[in-house]
Amino acid sequence: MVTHFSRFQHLLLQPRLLSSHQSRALQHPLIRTLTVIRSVMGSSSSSSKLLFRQLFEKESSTFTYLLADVSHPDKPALLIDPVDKTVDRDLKLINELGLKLVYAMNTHVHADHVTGTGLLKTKVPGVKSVISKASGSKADMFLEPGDRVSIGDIYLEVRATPGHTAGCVTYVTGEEADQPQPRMAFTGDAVLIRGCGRTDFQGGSSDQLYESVHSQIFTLPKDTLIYPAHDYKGYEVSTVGEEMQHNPRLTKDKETFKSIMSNLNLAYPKMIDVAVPANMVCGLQDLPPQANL
Ligand SMILES: N[C@@H](CCC(=O)N[C@@H](CSS)C(=O)NCC(=O)O)C(=O)O
Ligand SMILES: [Fe+2]
Repeated sequence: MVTHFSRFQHLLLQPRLLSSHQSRALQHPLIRTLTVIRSVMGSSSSSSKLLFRQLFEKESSTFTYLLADVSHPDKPALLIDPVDKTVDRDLKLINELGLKLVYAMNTHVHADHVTGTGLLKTKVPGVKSVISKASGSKADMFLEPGDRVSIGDIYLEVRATPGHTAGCVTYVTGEEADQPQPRMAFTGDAVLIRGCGRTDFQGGSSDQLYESVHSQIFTLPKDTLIYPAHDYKGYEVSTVGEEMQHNPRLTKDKETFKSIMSNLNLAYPKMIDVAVPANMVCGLQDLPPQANL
């Protein structure tokens, strides 16, 4: 029986490369059993490592993401796009779960809310603020395309996705089998679910955003989960394949996309004049540790 399986075993290691003939071969009941065993093993080895929470700040409709490697003795954790107003909620959760916050990261210099990274640094000694070098913002760590940010055995890879702002990046979980599967892409405001970030300030460019999304995000496996920085429509998560098929802006050709983006006629974010200068110094970057705020 083992010999019988061995003809197909390589298919189980490369599930995204299947032809229709190979897919049919995997429908054999014995093969299906093996597939299930592999996926159970795969999910227990990868997802049991990762603790993941999606958190929401309702005034700015911002998502904050908490990721931790709970298989590591320290349970190291990071936050993506924390908001100043919800820092205490986030820290309560981190403490309740016994995690050690290591990184407070941003996908870009936000225009609609003040980042929580500065406050987090004052409340949790040792936390490092992280942003792209291209953002021009102040922080403890500056990222460039291809860099990796690790917590325990889990890592995020940095992809440059400018266009909404000049320094926007997308953080993507690793592709190896020991990393969480399916992959997860934290797209900031580059891709929103069924939408995308505006391109009319902070060095925005619709031409550049289109190129960024098509070269850096839509080239990821179709089952990659999309977790954006905002949602205004009641969505929580999408996939690369779903957005490639149904995104009303990004499915168009580039010229149509540019025309859509130059006719959005959106009001400027209410907090832009406060948020951008504050976020250029990572919120409250220079406050001393554990200041009484
Ligand atoms: N009404 C909000 C701001 C809404 C807004 O402009 N959102 C940005 C992302 S935050 S920089 C955006 O890119 N929106 C795209 C869209 O299609 O809505 C406020 O006043 O704060
Ligand atoms: Fe933004």
